[in-house]
Amino acid sequence: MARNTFDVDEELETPFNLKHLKRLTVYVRPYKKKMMLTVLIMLIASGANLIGPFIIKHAIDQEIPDKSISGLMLLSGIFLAALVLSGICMKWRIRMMAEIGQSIIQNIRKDLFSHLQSLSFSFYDSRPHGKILVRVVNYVNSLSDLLSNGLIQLITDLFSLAVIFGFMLAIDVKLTLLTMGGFPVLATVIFFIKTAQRKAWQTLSNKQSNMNAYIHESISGMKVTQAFTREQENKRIFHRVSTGYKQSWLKAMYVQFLLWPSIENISVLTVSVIYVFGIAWIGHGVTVGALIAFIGYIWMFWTPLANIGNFYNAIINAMAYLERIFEMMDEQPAVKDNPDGKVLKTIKGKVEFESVDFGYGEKEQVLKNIQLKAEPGETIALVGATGSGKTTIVSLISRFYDCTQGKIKIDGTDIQGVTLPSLRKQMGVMLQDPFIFSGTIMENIRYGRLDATDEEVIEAARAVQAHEFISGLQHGYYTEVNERGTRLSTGQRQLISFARALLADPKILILDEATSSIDTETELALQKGLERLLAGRTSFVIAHRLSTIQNADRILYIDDGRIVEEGTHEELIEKKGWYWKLCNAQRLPSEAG
Ligand SMILES: Nc1ncnc2c1ncn2[C@@H]1O[C@H](COP(=O)(O)OP(=O)(O)OP(=O)(O)O)[C@@H](O)[C@H]1O
Repeated sequence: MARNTFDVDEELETPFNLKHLKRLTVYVRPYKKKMMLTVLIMLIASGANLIGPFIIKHAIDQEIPDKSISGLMLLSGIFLAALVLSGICMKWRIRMMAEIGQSIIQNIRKDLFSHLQSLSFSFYDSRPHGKILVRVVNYVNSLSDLLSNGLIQLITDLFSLAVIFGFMLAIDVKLTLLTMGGFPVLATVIFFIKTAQRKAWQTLSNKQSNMNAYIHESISGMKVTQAFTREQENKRIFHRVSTGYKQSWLKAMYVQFLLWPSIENISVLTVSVIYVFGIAWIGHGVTVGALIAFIGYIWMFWTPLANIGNFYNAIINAMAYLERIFEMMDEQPAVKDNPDGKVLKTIKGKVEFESVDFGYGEKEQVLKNIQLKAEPGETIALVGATGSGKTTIVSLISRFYDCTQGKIKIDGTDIQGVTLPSLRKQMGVMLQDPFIFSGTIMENIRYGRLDATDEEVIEAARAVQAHEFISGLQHGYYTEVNERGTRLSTGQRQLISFARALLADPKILILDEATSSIDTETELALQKGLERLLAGRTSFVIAHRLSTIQNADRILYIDDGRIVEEGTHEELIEKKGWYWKLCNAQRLPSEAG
């Protein structure tokens, strides 16, 4: 399941089945009444349209031979009224369809978005975000026409076909039977085109997804691209990706447009045959007016048929999108609430790891037999080499991932047995990547506790030494920042997300490299405030800069997914083991003497 690159086509995990179409009706059902009303109006419109050839027949065969001007005037009047009625109905239909189509799309997108929010970290680890985006935006859009216009058009066309067929039968049975001879030819053509079309649209949706993923990745990494002058190489890659998209588009269009000319050709052929036989039969039960009206109906007959063919096309194309939309909706969160999970009551903050093993994939084991006990209010520091497993350990406490073996308990309760919101609400997590959302600084700090007052926000900012720099900004706390906080320095972003974690007033605080980009002076000031802030909270602090964790109650040294050393700063220095070596390595040459 190699998904995590822009140039690997996604594989569908479940083949398409008709249940997907059925499932779609859930979204259509709320608009049933409006749709039925529109169908009714469409039926009136198509009835009004279809009366035309019949009026012509009547005019040619009766009113003209009778030289009845008043009769002809009356027929013209009816004809005109029918056209006006049809025009009004069409206008109504366009308005209704736009409204229904967009409402359905909005509902599908709403469900997708809320489902996305329930999916675990592992889902986002394994997919380029551009590929997720394309499903929520483009694929859902492409269903719009099918769901609104397509369905109504189908019903109207079926009705038109029945009415036309009735008119044709009423005019001449023999000519009608002759016309139906085109059907088997059409069915054969559709059968052959169908499979090729489905495949072509699946490839197209893959290539579209790949292109989107590459564009998304390129925009996110634009600064690195420019810093390393990779523009030419990226242009080359983009050309390759977009050529793949273009080619698959052309192929899909080529296959799709095979159907329409086929229907056209069959209809022209049928009309020719009817002319030949019709003219031969004039005087033998067929009148000139009847032949002209009949030909009129044949042209009309193939139009709804072609529309139905197009609807069929649209379904086949939409299947390629539907499969992916429902695949994402069916994706089960790797971490989810236990059906009989209990609400975790207000905790004291005791955290225990009992023989915990964990791996991101099935094969690789990242954490091995982690045993750990943190008493309420204790500060535990985690140190160790890059990639040794520190972030992974703290990620398990919030259940961003579930451990593969062992148990993690908070106040003696297994965290897998409690509801996720009740667990996460009591944690303050500051991730390694301090993400800033678009909006004001005030909104960013308040992100995890919407009911916090402005004063509480400012107090949290003061505590983490962020108040000074925020006050210095043009609009203070109401300064607008961009997504990812591009207008702020990394250290400033860290301070804001630090304040955000604190404002939530958690019993357990997780700080992953919280101060790595903050200057030493601010950090020293922060340390003083921190001691007060960490009091009464169990905290897990990950830091590469050892000066920040020396006062921790306990320091754990992590190596290759194991806790290899544990103790206070003094105890570990005394021990002259891993931690001691790390401290020595961090000493400046002058200090080291
Ligand atoms: N989302 C992920 N999917 C797969 N493997 C991962 C993922 N995150 C981390 N790893 C792997 O797990 C191991 C431990 O990573 P982790 O981030 O816990 O290390 P760390 O000690 O926090 O490192 P650092 O000090 O660089 O932050 C690494 O080998 C890493 O490659």
